[in-house]
Amino acid sequence: MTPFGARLAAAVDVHGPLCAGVDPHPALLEAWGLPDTVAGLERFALGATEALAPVVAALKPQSAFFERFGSAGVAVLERVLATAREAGALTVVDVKRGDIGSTAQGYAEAYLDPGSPLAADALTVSPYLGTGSLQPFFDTARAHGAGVFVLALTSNPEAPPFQQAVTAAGQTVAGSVLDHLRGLNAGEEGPLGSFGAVVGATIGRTEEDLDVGGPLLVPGLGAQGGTVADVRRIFGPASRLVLASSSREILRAGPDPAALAAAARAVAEDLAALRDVA
Ligand SMILES: O=C(O)c1cc(=O)[nH]c(=O)n1[C@@H]1O[C@H](COP(=O)(O)O)[C@@H](O)[C@H]1O
Repeated sequence: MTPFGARLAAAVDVHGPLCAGVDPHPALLEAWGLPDTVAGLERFALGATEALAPVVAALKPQSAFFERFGSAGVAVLERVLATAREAGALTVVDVKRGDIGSTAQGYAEAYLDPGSPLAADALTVSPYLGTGSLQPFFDTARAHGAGVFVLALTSNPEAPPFQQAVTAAGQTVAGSVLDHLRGLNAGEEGPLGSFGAVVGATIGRTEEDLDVGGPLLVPGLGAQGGTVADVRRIFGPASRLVLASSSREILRAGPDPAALAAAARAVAEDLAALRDVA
């Protein structure tokens, strides 16, 4: 299997650096005229996936809004992943997992082993148990040509005191995550590694070196107030690695499939200029 980084680079060349979020919020179900039930979830999530998969580099379903409905909701997530795959879009399942190594292996198999019903091309993970605890995710991803996105500088306002705290080694927590990813990607072939960082479009500014040699998943555009100009200012030369993620801003254009696709294309066009950075 071609590594995730190479597959993502090819998809971004075609569609631009946009990952559309599939976040079936209760408020969005209502806005689309759908009930807050499994049937409503299914129509929303599959409708969004079918409309957006052909026009974006990647889709990122937010597991939380599927888990709200228990196993029936998770079954809808499985169908979303399969539908996106059939349409040719890469999938990043947003589950922010992380645990001791042996349990992390279980999560890695659930989301990255192509034989699993929940298999995606990549997932989001949390480094709270230490970057070393994430090794099963990195190994499983390598074995299957998949990718991993590790939270580094998240978009929420509560994050800085925690993620910018200085470790015993004298670097920030976020800096140690970014360094770890740089090391992993250094051993990868091709222009883009498969191990990415999550860095919000809302963080204002950072002194960290954001060039990890792999993709930078950048949420916070649109509904959380981040703009393309913010992304360019925050990321500078690392803007070429950005895969911006937007959920509510695009999904509000639905349920009309043509309107959804047009909204995604408009965001992707705005983002295209980021790739001109040398
Ligand atoms: O990992 C993420 O995608 C993520 C990290 C982060 O720092 N901030 C963040 O908003 N997200 C996710 O990105 C999506 C943002 O949705 P919108 O604000 O509607 O575009 C949600 O699914 C969040 O859970």
